[in-house]
Amino acid sequence: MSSAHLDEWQRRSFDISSGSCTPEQTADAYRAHILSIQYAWASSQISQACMDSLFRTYTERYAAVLDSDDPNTGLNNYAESALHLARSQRNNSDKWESSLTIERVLELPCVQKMIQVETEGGSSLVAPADVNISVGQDGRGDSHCALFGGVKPDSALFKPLGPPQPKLEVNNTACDLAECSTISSRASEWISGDQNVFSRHPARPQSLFSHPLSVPPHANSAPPDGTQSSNFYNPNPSKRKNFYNPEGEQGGRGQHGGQIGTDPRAGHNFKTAREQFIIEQHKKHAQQPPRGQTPGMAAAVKKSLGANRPRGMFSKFVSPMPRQEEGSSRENHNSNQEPQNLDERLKNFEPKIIELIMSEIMDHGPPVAWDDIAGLEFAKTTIKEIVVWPMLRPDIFTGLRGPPKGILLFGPPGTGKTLIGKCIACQSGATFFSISASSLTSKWVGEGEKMVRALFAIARCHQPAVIFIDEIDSLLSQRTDGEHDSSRRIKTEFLVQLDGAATAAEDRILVVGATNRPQEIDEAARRRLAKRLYIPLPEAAARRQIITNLMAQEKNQVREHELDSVVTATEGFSGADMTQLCREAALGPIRSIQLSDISTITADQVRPILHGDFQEALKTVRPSVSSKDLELYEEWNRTFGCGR
Ligand SMILES: Nc1ncnc2c1ncn2[C@@H]1O[C@H](COP(=O)(O)OP(=O)(O)OP(=O)(O)O)[C@@H](O)[C@H]1O
Ligand SMILES: [Mg+2]
Repeated sequence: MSSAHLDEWQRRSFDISSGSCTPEQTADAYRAHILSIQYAWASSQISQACMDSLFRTYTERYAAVLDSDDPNTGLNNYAESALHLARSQRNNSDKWESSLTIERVLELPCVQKMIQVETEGGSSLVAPADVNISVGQDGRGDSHCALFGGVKPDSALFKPLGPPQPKLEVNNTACDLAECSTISSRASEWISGDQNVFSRHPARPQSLFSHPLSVPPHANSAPPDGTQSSNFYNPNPSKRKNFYNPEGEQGGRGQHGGQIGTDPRAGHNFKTAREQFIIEQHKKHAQQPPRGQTPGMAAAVKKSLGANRPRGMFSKFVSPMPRQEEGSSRENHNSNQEPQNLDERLKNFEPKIIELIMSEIMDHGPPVAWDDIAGLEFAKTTIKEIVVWPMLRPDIFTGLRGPPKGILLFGPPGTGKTLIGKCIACQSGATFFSISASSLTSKWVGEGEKMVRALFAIARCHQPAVIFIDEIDSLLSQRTDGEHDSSRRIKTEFLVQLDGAATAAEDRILVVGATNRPQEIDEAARRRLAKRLYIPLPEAAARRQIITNLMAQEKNQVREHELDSVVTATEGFSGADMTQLCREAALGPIRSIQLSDISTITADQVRPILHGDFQEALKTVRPSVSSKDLELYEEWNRTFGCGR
């Protein structure tokens, strides 16, 4: 299977086993799984033996899910799916019309025979107010009715169809096999197509059209002749294995015996309307039916598993992305702006993912200059050295002078790490990809590693490129036994890409990670982020600069010596705390306005910000980083940091 199929397979496996999906979604995933195996076999991608083995493996593996008695976690939701199918999907063919009309029923030979008996005045076979169709060996009311999946059809369903209600006894003595077949054919067509039946009997179909898996065990008793029940409800998981084992099932019945219309007694030529439709489609497209499988069987399998119809999570899911055709037309439309989309190197990636990365991840924020970042001189110089200059003069920065492939900005929260990332985006001249690690791990579950691969591939097409990953700790945290497979895969893919295994030496792609939890980063990732820069709390000069920068845009009368006292009082504040302090102080003049004046006062009449406002603000704004936390950062910096 191709990697795309594998990913899909993994996603479905996750859906089935995670326990976080609804039973309907789990059932869908399971059915899709089975269909994939059959499809692979039918198109000769896998052998019969391989298919058998896969069926065995997956049936055993998911037996617990399938057989759970808990309606919330088990797959006891087939009735829901079948009803959904019956209600909302009339028939795939526009031309198809139900042949079950009153006239046609009356034309049936067995009905004719009974009407004849009635009119001849013979003893009536029927009680006028009751109708009971039973197809079985002896015509007893409790006989096994394969036609309806072991559930005896309810008379109420048939009442409105016939004029005076004749009792229709169909058994081996009353009508021959061909007649039974005709009736079952009509009934199956009815079941598969005519939703009017359900609209007339909204309360009834549950008992008739429950999927066999949802039929209670008592309704599934084996027929008296010992033939295997055509239902596959089985409370015993070990027996379920037999159901999926096609050995010994190769005659007229598929591996998924028990579907409506597959009863051998119905005759080999029996086809439901849906099967007929599929055959016509096959003919139309001049396609051979899958190897060793009659079209009827294929249809029966499809009907049983239902994986060919849009519903469940797939039908409800509305993709936020345009379809591939739309995407490609948009690509064509944008071809002047983004010719890279057509790059050979990207042809193996899903257009959806490429578009996501191009449209959502590439950053287009407000410009940030180096001077907007107060203090942090060492970090700024180092970053210029690593990022800006090599991007400008790649010819000089070669060999040993080559820039590192990854840098890590770490430090307490609110010290300007993200700000530096934005500044690199504006100042480096490189294509800038900004991605939050949490969006890789949560928003795109199952797509994460694909996204990572595509991200690096696109970056390679847009060189020089900087990939900025905020909160990188959540992406590259220590690998633990309990962690989820998908996050492990993302991490591994990321390390591979970061390592340069998939990146040529001359590629100019720099990964910049930012974190305030450096101790949580995996040691392998730590090694790959070779330049680890500590972004500390701002020193006095930096705090002063932050206040000056922010106050420059406001009317204020804070004198130099007053500013000094504020700077001294804010020892231990982060850049974000300083910003918060200034915002609080800026509210001081507004608070001094009388409430009655607030609606009439003009902007010019608002008094300037004073030192007193800062003093007031200092009473409420506190540093957000504790000295204990600070010690941890400094300790980590001494151990792993690259600062002086
Ligand atoms: N050195 C600085 N110079 C100017 N402003 C700063 C500085 N550091 C922080 N700030 C202010 O604090 C705000 C938050 O900074 P930023 O988002 O960069 O913090 P961070 O280090 O990424 O924090 P976190 O680790 O919580 O993500 C910035 O928008 C800016 O207003
Ligand atoms: Mg940040």
